[in-house]
Amino acid sequence: MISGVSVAGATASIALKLTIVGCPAADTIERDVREAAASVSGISSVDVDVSIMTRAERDALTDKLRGGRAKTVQFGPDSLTRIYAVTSGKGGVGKSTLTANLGVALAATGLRVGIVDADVFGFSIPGILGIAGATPTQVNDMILPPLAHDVKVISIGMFVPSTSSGQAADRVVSWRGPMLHRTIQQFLTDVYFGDLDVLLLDLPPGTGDIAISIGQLLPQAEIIVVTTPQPAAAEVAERSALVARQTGQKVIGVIENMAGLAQPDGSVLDIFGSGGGADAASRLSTAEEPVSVLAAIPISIALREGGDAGLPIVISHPDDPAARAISALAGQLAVRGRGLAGRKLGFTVT
Ligand SMILES: Nc1ncnc2c1ncn2[C@@H]1O[C@H](COP(=O)(O)OP(=O)(O)OP(=O)(O)O)[C@@H](O)[C@H]1O
Repeated sequence: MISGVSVAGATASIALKLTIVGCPAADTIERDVREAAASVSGISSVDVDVSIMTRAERDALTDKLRGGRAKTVQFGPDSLTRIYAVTSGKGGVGKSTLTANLGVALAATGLRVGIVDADVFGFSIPGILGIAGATPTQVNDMILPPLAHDVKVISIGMFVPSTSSGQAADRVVSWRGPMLHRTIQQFLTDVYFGDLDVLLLDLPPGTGDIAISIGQLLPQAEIIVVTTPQPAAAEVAERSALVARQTGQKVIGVIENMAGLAQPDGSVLDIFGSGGGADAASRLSTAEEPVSVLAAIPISIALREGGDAGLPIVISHPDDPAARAISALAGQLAVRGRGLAGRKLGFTVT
């Protein structure tokens, strides 16, 4: 996007080409360019000349970003990106809160991370990451996702028309199977994620259409199930994992969220009971596919407040017990290799 840089004395002149007229990120990009140029030693003033790319320049940009690859679903069988689909049996168990914080914690370890918020009825990832209202930039037929804490984020909520109050309209409720499938397919095809180390998918709770679409579009996705410690919640969570398994995906583990609340006297109050995560994991385990409890995340007021304020606690309160548990989980996932599911092995049978 930088078409020219010249320096005369202590003044840097920079020609910046935005992709489209009315680019939603124009101010941010111009400010970032100014700051970057001003940080160079010897530069005391910066002139930025902002113009708009021509059609040919836009085409060249999208070709370059696509790296010569045909327009197709990214993260195909040969992709090295590890894909974790986070699911739950029912809503409100903290799936989105954990996915968002996990993404930020993974990015903080230096990995390239993307999040697809596919929770149609409860899309909340942008709000939790502090980018509510952010819209992706469209360049030709390529969609550039907003960035939050170094995580590329795309959400169904970014494409739903807003009401006058700024809330996403209830139109989304009418989206059923084929429409949802096309939307997820479009996210995976048109959104420019670049080379990612990890892609997290926030699935809607339950055993719905999206889970089945993900099974078809991303058979190598591995499933992480979130449940509260309550036995009844764990049973429902188990069902959503079983649907994912029926579509050929591997269930790798369970996160028990809203585990015991630490009391000032050092004791732990199990508001939602205990043991649900371990129960779900043991019932989902098979001889070929052992499922473990990946993490137990305690109830945390800071985690809830961070979600409301758009400040992930893995950054704002890294010492909070919930933040520590999420970061430890990120550390575990960061070193896992990409499984062989869906990947072509380089030999043939003769
Ligand atoms: N460990 C926790 N301690 C305290 N509050 C939590 C915890 N985890 C999540 N919450 C809070 O619980 C509420 C529900 O969380 P969240 O929206 O992430 O759930 P969800 O499973 O994604 O729900 P849905 O799928 O219906 O969107 C939020 O207010 C969130 O801040």
